Amino acid sequence: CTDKEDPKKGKEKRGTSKEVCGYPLSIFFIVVNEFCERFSYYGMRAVLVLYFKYFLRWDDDLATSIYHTFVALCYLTPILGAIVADSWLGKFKTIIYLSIVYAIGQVAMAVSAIHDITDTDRDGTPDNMTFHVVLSMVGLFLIALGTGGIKPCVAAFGGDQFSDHQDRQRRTFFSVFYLCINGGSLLSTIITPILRAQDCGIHSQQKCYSLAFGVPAALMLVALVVFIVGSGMYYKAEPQGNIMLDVCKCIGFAIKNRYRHRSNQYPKRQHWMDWAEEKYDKLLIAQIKMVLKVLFLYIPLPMFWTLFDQKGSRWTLQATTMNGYFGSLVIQPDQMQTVNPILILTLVPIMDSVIYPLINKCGLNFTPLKRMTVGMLLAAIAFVCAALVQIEIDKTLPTFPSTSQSQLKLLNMGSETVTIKMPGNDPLNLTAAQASNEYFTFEAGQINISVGHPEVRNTISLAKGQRQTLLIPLTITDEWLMTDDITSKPQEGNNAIRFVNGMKTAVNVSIPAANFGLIEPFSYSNYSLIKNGKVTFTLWSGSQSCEYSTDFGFGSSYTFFIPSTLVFGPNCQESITAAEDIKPNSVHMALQIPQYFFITAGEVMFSVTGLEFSYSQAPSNMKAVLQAGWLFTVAIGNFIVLIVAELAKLPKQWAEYVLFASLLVAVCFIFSIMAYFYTYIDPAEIEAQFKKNVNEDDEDNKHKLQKTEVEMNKRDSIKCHDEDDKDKQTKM
Ligand SMILES: CC(C)C[C@H](N)C(=O)N1CCC[C@H]1C(=O)O
Repeated sequence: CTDKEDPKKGKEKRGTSKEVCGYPLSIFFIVVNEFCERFSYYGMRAVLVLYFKYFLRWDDDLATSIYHTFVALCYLTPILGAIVADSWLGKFKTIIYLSIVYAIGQVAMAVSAIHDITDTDRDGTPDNMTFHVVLSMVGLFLIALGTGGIKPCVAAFGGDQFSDHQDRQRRTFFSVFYLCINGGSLLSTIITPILRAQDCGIHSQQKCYSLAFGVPAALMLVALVVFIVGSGMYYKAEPQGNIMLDVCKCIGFAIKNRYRHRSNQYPKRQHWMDWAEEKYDKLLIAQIKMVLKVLFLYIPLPMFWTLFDQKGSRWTLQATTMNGYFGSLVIQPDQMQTVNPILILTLVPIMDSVIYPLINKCGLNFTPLKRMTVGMLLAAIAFVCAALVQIEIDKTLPTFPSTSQSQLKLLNMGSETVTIKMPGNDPLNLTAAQASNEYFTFEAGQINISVGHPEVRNTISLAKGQRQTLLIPLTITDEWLMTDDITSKPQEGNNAIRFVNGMKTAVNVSIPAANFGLIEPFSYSNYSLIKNGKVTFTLWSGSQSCEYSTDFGFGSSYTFFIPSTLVFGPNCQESITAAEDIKPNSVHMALQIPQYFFITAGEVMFSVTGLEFSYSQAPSNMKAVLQAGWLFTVAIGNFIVLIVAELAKLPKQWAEYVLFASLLVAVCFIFSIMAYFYTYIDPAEIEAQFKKNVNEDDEDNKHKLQKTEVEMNKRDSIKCHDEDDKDKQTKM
């Protein structure tokens, strides 16, 4: 608990909070509140798309667009919360009121997910979907208002608890604050999907979305209670009137006044805001200048979030083309995202207690803006890593036929070896029930194939741009059958499976999750998508059955062949053969860890620093507003992802990653130039100076002001006459 204080700074204590190791006790309640609130927000968000899809029965497009609109709204509403806090209610009351709105929203979501409410016929599905849709939309709107509205206030309110001399402690607070955000989000994104997977209900058991939303609602209530419990200890800065209105009027006046005095005869002023001096307080003008300077610096920042937010989209899609087996543990593609909060929990303490002090010891002045610049560069490196991983993945992907090509595989359904001759290829021997390992590629639309001895010749038509399998029958003089095979990797790490029945009787194939249906003799089933892991198929022919088990990885496609020689019994493991049409993903998901490491290290340098920077550089009456400005960069970043995803349709995914990395490096270069010209300020000191000057020169100022105003009016009236004359001249 040692503290090197700045002796020049005032040491008056803020609030009535006790101090522990130099930290006000009140911040304990604030960080616990943040932990619970982020648990509530991220927990609810983790199951939201699934709720839209499986409970409200929306299609993928509608579910995704409503989800993104909600997320964007959550980062736009901070502006509203900040204005209310800084201009009207103060941060404390704003947090309380908006937390209540937030908790009501979460409860509305939990209630909207109780299917029994409208399930009058008790069949397990809601009968009045409109009720559930309306209630959940109202709930989401209230949540967006609440979570966004309180977010800038809580961070700024936490910062307010420190006295001016506690810079170091305040910096640590922002790090702990960030740890709580990520601790809460990590826990909830693990817990709520588990809750959702439970079955619950009064009349019928369904997936328990009400519990998955109910627990976040409870956590929001806990957040509110914890915040209220700390009430007596907080330092509560009073709002100083309708500051945002004053700011807008002052900026408007400065612009108008500058325009009115655009002629060269008026002496230039140092800053365009100085043109408001005639009417507005110098302190307010100085405060607006501080805010504008920081907001200007924020212009390039959304680009960082544009890259950061692709963890949830592009990187998760990349993970679906990878192998998620970590020993006996299977990691699903979307679970890789939890690497980010896990790394935050380890990197924040390491940065704060090892890296930054070490850099300081080396005599380098690692200022906040330098940290943010390095953070952006690390994010760009993360995208270069993502591109390298993508190149590795691309190497393992099958080569699908171009639009002018056709690909053909062969499966011998007979019980004897056959020799197959195709144009441009060596003769191919296939033993009983064997399929060719690879697809053969042909440019021609028709090819002649001869099979067996004595040869049976056939001309077969191939479909352009397609993959097909030729099923060679038991008796080769019988009709030859062609199947249409899939020509892309199965989505989301699923496996595409089908069965070919070589028996003389129909066979039914099923697994608990899917039924392949009745497969007629010498025929094949449609593809079914199944998840990774061990699967046991049950085959039925009349009253006879047998079981066949196999393990699946991620993203493969198989054709299972049921031979004519199959003997039904408890086990048909040895008889069924599997043709691997598309290999399972082989590039391991662990290869994504470096890109997660770099983006998270970048986030720690960029976001934790940015949060503290936004607080420390904001005037006392606009702390929440600047926090909202910071969060606005996150919202814009989200929008850019949506736009770029539509526009930048590069043929190769790795090229898109490189494009994003290059864009961020370019933006980072611009930001570093802007940062070079930025001078750090101590708003408290500047404000104190102004107040002191105002008190001393109060009388004097009043006189000067009145005099200036009289002179201004005189000048204006002369100018008006001049302009009238000019007008007259041109008109004449
Ligand atoms: C996406 C993670 C669960 C959380 C992330 N590391 C994070 O802390 N944030 C992303 C946007 C800003 C910040 C937050 O406040 O949630």
